[in-house]
Amino acid sequence: MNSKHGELRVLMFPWLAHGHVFPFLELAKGLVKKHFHVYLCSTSINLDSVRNSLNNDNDGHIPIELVELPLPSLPDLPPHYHTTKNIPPHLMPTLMKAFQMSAPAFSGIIADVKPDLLIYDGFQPWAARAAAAQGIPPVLFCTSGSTSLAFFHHHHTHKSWDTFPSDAIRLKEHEKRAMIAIKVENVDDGDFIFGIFKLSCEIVLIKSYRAFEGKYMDYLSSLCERKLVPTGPLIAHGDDEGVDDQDLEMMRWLGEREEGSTLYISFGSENYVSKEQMVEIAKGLEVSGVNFIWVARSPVGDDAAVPEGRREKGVVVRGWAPQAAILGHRSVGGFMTHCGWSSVTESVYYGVPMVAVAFKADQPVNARLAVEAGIGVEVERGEDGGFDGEGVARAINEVFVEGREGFRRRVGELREKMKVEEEEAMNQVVEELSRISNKGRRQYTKD
Ligand SMILES: O=c1ccn([C@@H]2O[C@H](COP(=O)(O)OP(=O)(O)O[C@H]3O[C@H](CO)[C@@H](O)[C@H](O)[C@H]3O)[C@@H](O)[C@H]2O)c(=O)[nH]1
Repeated sequence: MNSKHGELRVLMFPWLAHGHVFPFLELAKGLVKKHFHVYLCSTSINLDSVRNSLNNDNDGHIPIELVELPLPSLPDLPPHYHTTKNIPPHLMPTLMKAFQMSAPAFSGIIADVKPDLLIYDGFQPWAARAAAAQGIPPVLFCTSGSTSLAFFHHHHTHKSWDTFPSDAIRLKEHEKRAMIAIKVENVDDGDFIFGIFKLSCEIVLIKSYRAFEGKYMDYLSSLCERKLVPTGPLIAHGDDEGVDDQDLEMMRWLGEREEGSTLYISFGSENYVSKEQMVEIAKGLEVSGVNFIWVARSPVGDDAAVPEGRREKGVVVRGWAPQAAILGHRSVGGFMTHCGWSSVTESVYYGVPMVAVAFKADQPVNARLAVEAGIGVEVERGEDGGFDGEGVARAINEVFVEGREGFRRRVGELREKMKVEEEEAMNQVVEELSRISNKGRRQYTKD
């Protein structure tokens, strides 16, 4: 990197989830290319994944300084659970607690690094306060979409799920029941989810783009009284854990399938379907007859319900799949997803329509957004959120057969608009960060 006069020193601090660390890392890479000096702070296990990604990056070595956050040792929380990836769900509150307890250590890191800016995540309002206390402007970076954040913000302000100003975005009763914020000791919900915007200095960065979410972005901006600066999709190209023999075999298999014939099934880095749900998905695959690649991970190894896959019809991946490479493959024609925001973004980026099975948090809202945009369908759900094989087969059929051309055309159009916005987004992010940083008055040296 050519260090230039006016180089800004930015400390980036994501929540300990894969779906947060990697968008932060992609943003970090973009900033380094614009001659920022970037420090990325996380736990040792997350930094190991980041190091792998940096080593595998097509652009060669990227000089991001990795700073380790020491978590206090708590019973049940060995260092390999200092990340949400593969953590048993019952240990999530313990991880949140340990993370909060690391606040004093993080203050020490700020004092050592002395950055011009902190880019922090919504899970740690305490980090923004620690930066402000040391005179460092904190900037919130949201790795979730504008629509879900606007939806939750609206609920917080108006105490209603049903008055959100878009009929397309409504929660079902079972989803409302499930929308109970994670309770963490010493954290007020208002502070945890919404106060974070007010702690952010003038602007909020958001992993989004206007073509998909423009109207919801504007509404969120009005609710949180901050200027929203979209970063674009931030697709993590080097986000694979190294290609192994299983991956090579699967990609070879995929290469022998017809164009657009295969359904990719994955539910993100921290969500698991139950054994019963696996059985229903398997039935749906059987009825629809579609080719499939199914990433079936379980924290307790309870994935016996997953069919081994008839050799010529499907491949079951037990572990981590190279999602970007799969979605970018010409043989893939649909993505059965939980609608985590990165998965939705990648689906659009690679022009693949979605079969949505949302579970929690922002996912139901993201699923409604995909349906509103005409780039996905949702699997029908019962009163309790359950689904059956027939419903799964119907949804697959709609994407692969009945609505095939329309879905592919619309997601293709959105993809083109996203790419146009992507090119401009990083320039705008750089302008805004330069403006509000402690060195804001210095002339920023552009490429
Ligand atoms: O086998 C796998 C599984 C996942 N991924 C990648 O992991 C990321 C998963 O991100 P996302 O789709 O956002 O899902 P989660 O990991 O479940 O994300 C959490 O964080 C998101 C962003 O805040 C929220 O939208 C979700 O609800 C929340 O579960 C994506 O980049 C995938 O490409 C792989 O590469 N291989």
